[in-house]
Amino acid sequence: MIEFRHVSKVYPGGVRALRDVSLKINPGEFVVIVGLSGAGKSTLLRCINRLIEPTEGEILVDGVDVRKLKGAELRRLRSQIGMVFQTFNLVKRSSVIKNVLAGRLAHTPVWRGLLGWFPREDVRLALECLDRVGIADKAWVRADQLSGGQQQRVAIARALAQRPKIILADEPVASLDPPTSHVVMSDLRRINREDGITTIVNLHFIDLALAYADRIIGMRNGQVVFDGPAAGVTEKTFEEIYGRPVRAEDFRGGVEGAAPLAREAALAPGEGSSR
Ligand SMILES: Nc1ncnc2c1ncn2[C@@H]1O[C@H](COP(=O)(O)OP(=O)(O)OP(=O)(O)O)[C@@H](O)[C@H]1O
Repeated sequence: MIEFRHVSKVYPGGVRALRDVSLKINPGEFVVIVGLSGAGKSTLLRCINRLIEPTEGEILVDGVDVRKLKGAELRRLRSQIGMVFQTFNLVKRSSVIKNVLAGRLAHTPVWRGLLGWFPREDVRLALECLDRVGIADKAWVRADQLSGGQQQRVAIARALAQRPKIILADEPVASLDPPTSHVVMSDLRRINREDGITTIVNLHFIDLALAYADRIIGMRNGQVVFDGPAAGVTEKTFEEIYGRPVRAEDFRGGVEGAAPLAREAALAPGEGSSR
């Protein structure tokens, strides 16, 4: 269970990125956080593993207030939370398998990690994680030889290799084309279902949120302005979250058989656009 209790974040300079946010996320949930650029989605996500320090409030992960953790305890928390970024954050000159093994570093003695000597079972686990995202055949290729979608799947495999309880994905498909976006979202969703890993994904595409989320949390101006099951969400909900009419660029497209709203947008690109 992840719980935010009255969490606020004010950046140096005075921007209030989170305003009194309270919410609970249950184990195994697949939650998509939506909101326009600047709504506070990244800040919210990164407070959970303390990549960003909240200014006020409590964030409990399985009952432990993460704001109180230091040193080894904080490292332990982070080892339980896999992170996937928009820009993949791979070591591009290293092989795919070495990138995935980096997910084992928190579980490896420092000297072994420095030498790159990972136990055989870690190598087996890394290959298994690559297999689960369909790119085991790329294990020995240099990361920068892969397409963007493949690199993002390496990042998911690295997160999986941590054997995490939680995966945080911050705009994981923002740099990808529509079909690849669906491959990556499907991978995250399948892993969530198969392993019961609590997964929180920041997105700004309406159709992807509707197609993959169990629950949608809408943010605007640092506040949670919507929180409910994806099944009950309509275009009007998004208009309320965004504070403006929905536009064509709010949809990733390339969806078949997904939510009706997503299908409409895919069939009629450009409609409703203010551009
Ligand atoms: N390091 C920082 N210093 C100062 N202000 C920041 C910093 N990081 C984010 N902000 C500001 O905090 C607000 C929330 O940003 P945040 O990145 O959390 O939003 P977001 O919804 O994830 O949007 P985006 O998708 O554009 O990143 C914005 O006004 C942003 O400019």
